Amino acid sequence: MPGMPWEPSLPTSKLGDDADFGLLISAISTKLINSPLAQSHHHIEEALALLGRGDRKDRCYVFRFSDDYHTMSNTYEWTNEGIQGHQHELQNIPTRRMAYFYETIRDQGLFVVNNVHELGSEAGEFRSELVREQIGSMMAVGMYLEQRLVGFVGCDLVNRYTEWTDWDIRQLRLVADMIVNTIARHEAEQRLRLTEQKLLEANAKLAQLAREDGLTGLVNRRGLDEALDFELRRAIRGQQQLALLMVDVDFFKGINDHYGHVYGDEVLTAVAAILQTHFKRSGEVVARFGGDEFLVVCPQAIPSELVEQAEKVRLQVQQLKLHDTLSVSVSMGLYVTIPAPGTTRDSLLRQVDAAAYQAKQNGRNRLEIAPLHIK
Ligand SMILES: Nc1nc2c(ncn2[C@@H]2O[C@H](COP(=O)(O)OP(=O)(O)OP(=O)(O)O)[C@@H](O)[C@H]2O)c(=O)[nH]1
Repeated sequence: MPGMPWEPSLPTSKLGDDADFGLLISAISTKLINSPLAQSHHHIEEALALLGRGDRKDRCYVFRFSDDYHTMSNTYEWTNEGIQGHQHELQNIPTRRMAYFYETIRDQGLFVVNNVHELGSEAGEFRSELVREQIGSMMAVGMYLEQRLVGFVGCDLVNRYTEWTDWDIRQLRLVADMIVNTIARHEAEQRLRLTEQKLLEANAKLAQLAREDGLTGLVNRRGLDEALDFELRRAIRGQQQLALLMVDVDFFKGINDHYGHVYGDEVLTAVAAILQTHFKRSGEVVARFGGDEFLVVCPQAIPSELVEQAEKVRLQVQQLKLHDTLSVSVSMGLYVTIPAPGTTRDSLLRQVDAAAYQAKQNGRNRLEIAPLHIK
């Protein structure tokens, strides 16, 4: 893995126009330092524009290496007026095609060409590429993140030539440092956002699982309690009818004993599915109350319709054909009320449970309606 080949200290040779240099670096630094994530792309391109402004360069660009260093891609580009850009063509370029350039930047962190025609045959395809882009002079410096080479920042002169100085190299290294820091900061921000997003999704999933019955996928007892409390408060506030339907599989223990728990589970899943097809109006909640008991909460219910629906459920359960000799039925209790202030969840449950118990007592495979409160 290529690391930093030079000491991070700056060259000490006499530099060019120090004031201009300082202004440029401070302008680029100001642009990048507070650049928000959404504008980072734009700001990095602006930084490249500042680097090349005043005809000092014709093209300035950033390349990133793939993690395995097999390819490199031009991720940002600025071009001087009238100069053709090449960013779109320079994506996923195999580094072995540009071996001469890649090995130099990897080993030295710097690649300087004052005159493309001075490049020898060892430059191979890299030289042809410079000629194709009509580059006269070019220079690139490595970009490092935590001592690891991740790309480079470079600049070209098109159809003209220069003798690059220490000053130019120093400038480009500073700009490369600022750009790579900006990229790193934004990548860290993006990772953080992604992690936060995943965490929120995982929490939402956990919250959902905590309210879901694993076998039937229905709301479980915990979810039911929450939903029932919510609907009870609403019914009290609005003085609206609230109905509860309890559904209990008949002789379920016998089903388990004779056909095994797998069939028992299938019966529970099938009854749950039937209930879900009949009670899916907004606000209606079908829950597994426990064992072989289900509870349906129906806000703003119309009792006659509920009785009709319950009867359909009863008949459909009876028609279940899960095994040649297995017949299934359910006993149901219905309780409809306009809850008075102070009514509790438990008192509602006692009423509907009593109705379901009555259905068992009266022969099973039937619906009993809690006598009080029904309209
Ligand atoms: N297969 C299966 N059985 C369960 C599950 N949860 C509870 N049971 C069984 O359900 C049975 C409930 O039986 P009981 O409460 O005696 O009710 P029953 O046999 O239906 O009798 P009645 O309600 O009076 O008709 C018990 O044997 C529990 O072991 C489950 O998730 N899967």
